[in-house]
Amino acid sequence: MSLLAVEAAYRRVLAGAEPVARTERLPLREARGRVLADDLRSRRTQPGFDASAMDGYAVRARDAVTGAELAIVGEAAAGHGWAGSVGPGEALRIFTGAPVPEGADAVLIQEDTERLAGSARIKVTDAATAGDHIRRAGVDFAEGGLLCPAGTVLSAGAIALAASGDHSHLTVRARPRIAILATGDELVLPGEPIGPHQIVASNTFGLAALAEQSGGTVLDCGIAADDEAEIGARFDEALQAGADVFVTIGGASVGDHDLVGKVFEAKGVELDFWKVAMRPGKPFMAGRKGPMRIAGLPGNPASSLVAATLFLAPLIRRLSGLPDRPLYREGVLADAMPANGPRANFVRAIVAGETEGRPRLTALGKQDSSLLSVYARADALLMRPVNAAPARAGEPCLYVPLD
Ligand SMILES: Nc1nc2c(c(=O)[nH]1)N[C@H]1C(S)=C(S)[C@@H](COP(=O)(O)OP(=O)(O)OC[C@H]3O[C@@H](n4cnc5c(N)ncnc54)[C@H](O)[C@@H]3O)O[C@H]1N2
Ligand code: MOO
Repeated sequence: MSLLAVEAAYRRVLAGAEPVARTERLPLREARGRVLADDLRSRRTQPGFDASAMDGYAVRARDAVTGAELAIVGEAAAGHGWAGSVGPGEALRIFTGAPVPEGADAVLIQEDTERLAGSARIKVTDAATAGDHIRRAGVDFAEGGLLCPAGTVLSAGAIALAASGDHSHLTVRARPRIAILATGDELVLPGEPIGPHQIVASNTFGLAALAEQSGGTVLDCGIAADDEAEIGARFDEALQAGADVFVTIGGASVGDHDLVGKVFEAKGVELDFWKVAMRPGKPFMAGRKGPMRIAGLPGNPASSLVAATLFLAPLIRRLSGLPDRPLYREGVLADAMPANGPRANFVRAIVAGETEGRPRLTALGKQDSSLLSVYARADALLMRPVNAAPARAGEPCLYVPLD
């Protein structure tokens, strides 16, 4: 099988991927960052009454001319309206959020009045105009009106709006279920006893974080030995559990113990592609088995995280109903870069400072695909295109942010 270009692999992974159809109903406090499943309409009008926007006096604007004296007839505070009607020559003491009484058509802020000593009267020092400082009923939204369309990602503002529209719960898209299986006889979990030729399985944890950050929920399938029957059993379990994506780690290359491709074949997976023209992350597999998508990641830690960042995270975002992001952003090179070979090189890099408004990228020193100490320091993958000529410092480049 020949190597597929990164951009083509990205398009093929996303082709036909739709948000999962399942929904769930959540209390507002749990809805942050989730995607609204249906149009959200208001259950009330806001404000439900004409409300004062300031502390002062509710008046008839035609009476509240500069120099006029007005009699204070009562008081209205937020939550406590005043039942009467403001008549000629009268003013109602009013506070922010209180309902504007009948008869009044303006609120005079208290800074534009003088309280006359020893009497329940004020003098107007700056005239009012009709409509001043009144928030009309329904100025924010009306009962039955659209608050947020389906597909809205629930931000702090959207959640506050939903609360104001009197919704205690929201129907959101369910998170896609991402099953993650690590493979390899050499792997043990962090904290478990470890043999002399074993290593700690790290990839599951990084990938689970990435999957959750992208809107998914993780089904941890643990570690399978390099054994076709065992990998196959975990595959069946994931399918039965209704996984939307089955992610494998390791065993994706060509060695005698790289069994994942064989298991996929035996299970009738329709393989879309295997191997992408990129470094690290070349032995990436994509396919599907019925409703379950398959992402076979390479075992090397940086390889699995790079391939997952480029292909798996955008897929999970799409299945979650989150908006697509562009594959690359534009930056500039902080330093000269050597020529590149036939695989796009995703160089672990740091974004520091800007040149002419574009982020400046500095490649980190060591780039071996086993190095998590380097990967963890990086905040971007600087993309060196296939067969790129040497580049000078200050030249434009493309990169993928790591957040
Ligand atoms: N003859 C060839 N050999 C290799 C090729 C090739 O084209 N021809 N490709 C190389 C490339 S590129 C990569 S990337 C790796 C990927 O190999 P696999 O996906 O088969 O991964 P494994 O062999 O299972 O493991 C590689 C490496 O990663 C460690 N590993 C595996 N799983 C985990 C985990 N969950 N957490 C942490 N580390 C893990 C494993 O112990 C190995 O050290 O193949 C090259 N070989
Ligand atoms: O593609 Mo491998 O991921 O070069 O190390």
